[in-house]
Amino acid sequence: MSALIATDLAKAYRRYQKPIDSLKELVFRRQYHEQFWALKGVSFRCEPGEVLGIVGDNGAGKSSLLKLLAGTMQPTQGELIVNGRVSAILELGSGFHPDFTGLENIHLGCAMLGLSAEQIAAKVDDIIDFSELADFIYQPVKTYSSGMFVRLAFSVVTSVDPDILVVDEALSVGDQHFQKKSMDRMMAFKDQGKALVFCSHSLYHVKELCKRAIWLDKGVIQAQGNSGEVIDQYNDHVRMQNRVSVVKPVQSESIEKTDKSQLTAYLVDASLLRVKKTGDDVVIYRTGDAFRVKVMAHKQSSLALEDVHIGIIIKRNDGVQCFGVSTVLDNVALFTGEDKNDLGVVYEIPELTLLSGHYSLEIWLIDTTSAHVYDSMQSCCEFKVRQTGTEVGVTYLEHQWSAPV
Ligand SMILES: Nc1ncnc2c1ncn2[C@@H]1O[C@H](COP(=O)(O)OP(=O)(O)OP(=O)(O)O)[C@@H](O)[C@H]1O
Repeated sequence: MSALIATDLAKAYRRYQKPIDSLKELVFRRQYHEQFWALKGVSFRCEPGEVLGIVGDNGAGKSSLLKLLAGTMQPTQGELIVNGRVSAILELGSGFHPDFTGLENIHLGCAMLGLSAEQIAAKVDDIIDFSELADFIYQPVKTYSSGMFVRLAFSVVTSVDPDILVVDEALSVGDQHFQKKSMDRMMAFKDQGKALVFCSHSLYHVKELCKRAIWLDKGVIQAQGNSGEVIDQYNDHVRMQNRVSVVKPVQSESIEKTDKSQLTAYLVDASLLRVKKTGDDVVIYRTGDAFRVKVMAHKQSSLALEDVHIGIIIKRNDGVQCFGVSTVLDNVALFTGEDKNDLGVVYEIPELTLLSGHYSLEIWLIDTTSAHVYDSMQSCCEFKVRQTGTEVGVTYLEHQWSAPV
């Protein structure tokens, strides 16, 4: 039996232009708000013993979804089936009364989570121990630092033996020692067959901790499934948003000309070779696959073959130049076809060591000095790479570990 089954969940908020508008709505019984859908058509399942990650940009709807799962907010549409007791750490200190001491808040929090007075009494010492708040437990929580808040909140919600634990970013606030301790407790929950929903901006943690993940974008699910694949897709999107605009080098002849035959030399075509067909609109390689591109060009007969070269740059979608090389640098001549002015070359990387990302090629038709550009193609031969491991960076570098001497 699934721990959580969400079917077509949707949440709409009322948005008012001015705070007074909500009052005017009450008094004049007219609508002064716009309806804003923070979540739409969200469907997924979370199984016992599974850690489900939630990622997305600011405002994507993550907190709204967690509040629905925690039961602190009701969906506007759709159905949510929750099999078991849910315990959640949402916004910092939510559910705590600022004027009450830590100890009073433990009683309040546990009671709200459905524990009887006897059950609370049996757990209080463990909760205080785990929180490591010692004598601070007798101080009002409004005097607590954010780290102390999280320690108390985490200790309370995990002490009630929930079947489903919902954890928002909160843990990033505690110190390293407590982060490790709470992470261990979460993993122990998972091992006991409990379900965990973990929302974080730390994609590394989501990839490492979660078996499955959901990427929310503007309130809808953009991708869900294996966490590695979902995070790779989300990373492609993040890099696209962060890309820097790159200034193009000055070219001596306008390549925007539609009539390329006027150019001394021009690129005819560039295509990725021997790629397996995928359902995706962009070709996908695995790290380590062979990579081949065929580039065709044409030159005027007045131009010597030795004075035409091809340069290729592999670029990630955030503008990072991953690798660039040219036939000039490698001292390779272009190949000619039946017509001696038809030129071509196949660029081959036997093992593509790039890590997950969304890439494209820049192809340059240049002279022997590499300074003169006859023609170029920007952002062509788009492709994606998916890695199997969780290494970070742009490319896989062969390496080894050994004992220090
Ligand atoms: N009470 C509310 N009234 C109106 N709009 C709201 C309300 N709460 C959230 N929203 C809007 O709903 C959208 C989703 O918000 P939500 O807080 O769920 O996103 P989020 O993914 O958690 O963002 P963040 O990562 O910044 O915390 C945002 O556009 C937000 O402005």
